[in-house]
Amino acid sequence: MSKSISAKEVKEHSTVEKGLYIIIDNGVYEMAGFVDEHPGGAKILKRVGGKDASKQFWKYHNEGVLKKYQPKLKIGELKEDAKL
Ligand code: HEM
Repeated sequence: MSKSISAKEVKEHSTVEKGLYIIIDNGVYEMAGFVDEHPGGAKILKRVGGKDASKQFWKYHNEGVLKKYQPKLKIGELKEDAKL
């Protein structure tokens, strides 16, 4: 079963140093190790650290990108009742 992560925990991980968590739909992704590889650049990812980036994600990528990187970057699911 995938780990259930609170909104508070996501908010507390908003930098590469502390862990850069972002939410896409209900999934929580740890981006710290990926920022320097991101084809869209590190800066744009750092700006959404600790936040829900669903809107930005779906603006620039498709389902295929999410599926491909999920095994590497997804660390759990956002706890229900805990929307940011
Ligand atoms: C799980 C999270 C993410 C992954 C795995 C990811 C991966 C990628 C990949 C593989 C590309 C290359 C283009 C493509 O293959 O579609 C890309 C481009 C890009 N990404 Fe991300 N990305 C993520 C999150 C984000 C977020 C949250 C933002 C915005 C805040 C963002 C902004 C961009 C931009 C602006 C581009 C360039 C688009 C273009 O050149 O047309 N990405 N990303």
